Amino acid sequence: MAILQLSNGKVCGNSSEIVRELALFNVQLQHYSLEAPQHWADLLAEDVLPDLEKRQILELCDRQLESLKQETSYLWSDLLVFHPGSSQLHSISTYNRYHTHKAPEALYLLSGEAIFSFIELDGQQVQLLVQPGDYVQIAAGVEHWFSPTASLEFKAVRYFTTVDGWIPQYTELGELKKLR
Ligand SMILES: CSCCC(=O)/C(O)=C/O
Ligand SMILES: [Fe+2]
Ligand code: NI
Repeated sequence: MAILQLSNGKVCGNSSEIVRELALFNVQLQHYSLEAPQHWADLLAEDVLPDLEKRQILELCDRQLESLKQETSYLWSDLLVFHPGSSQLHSISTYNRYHTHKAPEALYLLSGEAIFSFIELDGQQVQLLVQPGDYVQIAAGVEHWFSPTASLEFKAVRYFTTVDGWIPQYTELGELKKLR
């Protein structure tokens, strides 16, 4: 289950308190446990997944997260597979700077863990550790960054409501960090 570090440094593990805090940032957090087939754990433990298995994972998530389809009119989804040494890690520098998106960002964490940070207009920042089963939906325009943890290990499904997906619009904080 997710863990939230508040701007005062307090660490919160109580899911209803976390949901309340995140709502102030226009971020929704839900938790869905999938009824996974026997070999599912083995699949999610693999560092590299052939395209067929990737499609099977996305299809299973689509089938079981049907309620998400009602909540968000998402058009398509992709599967992120990060692990130490993966070439995908290069893309992290695109997202670990404050940015927004013109469309909602919805991510379902399948395995491993990752961190989001959200910032409020008054500068209050929180960090959210997401773990398997956590589903985060960030409203369009919400300033955030995203990063794997030191484990560099996670698999997640991203749900897109627009054809071009989540183009990061760097915000002043994001730009400042890029210039360093
Ligand atoms: C390369 S991890 C993908 C994360 C992402 O797309 C994003 O916008 C995080 O905020
Ligand atoms: Fe993002
Ligand atoms: Ni993103």
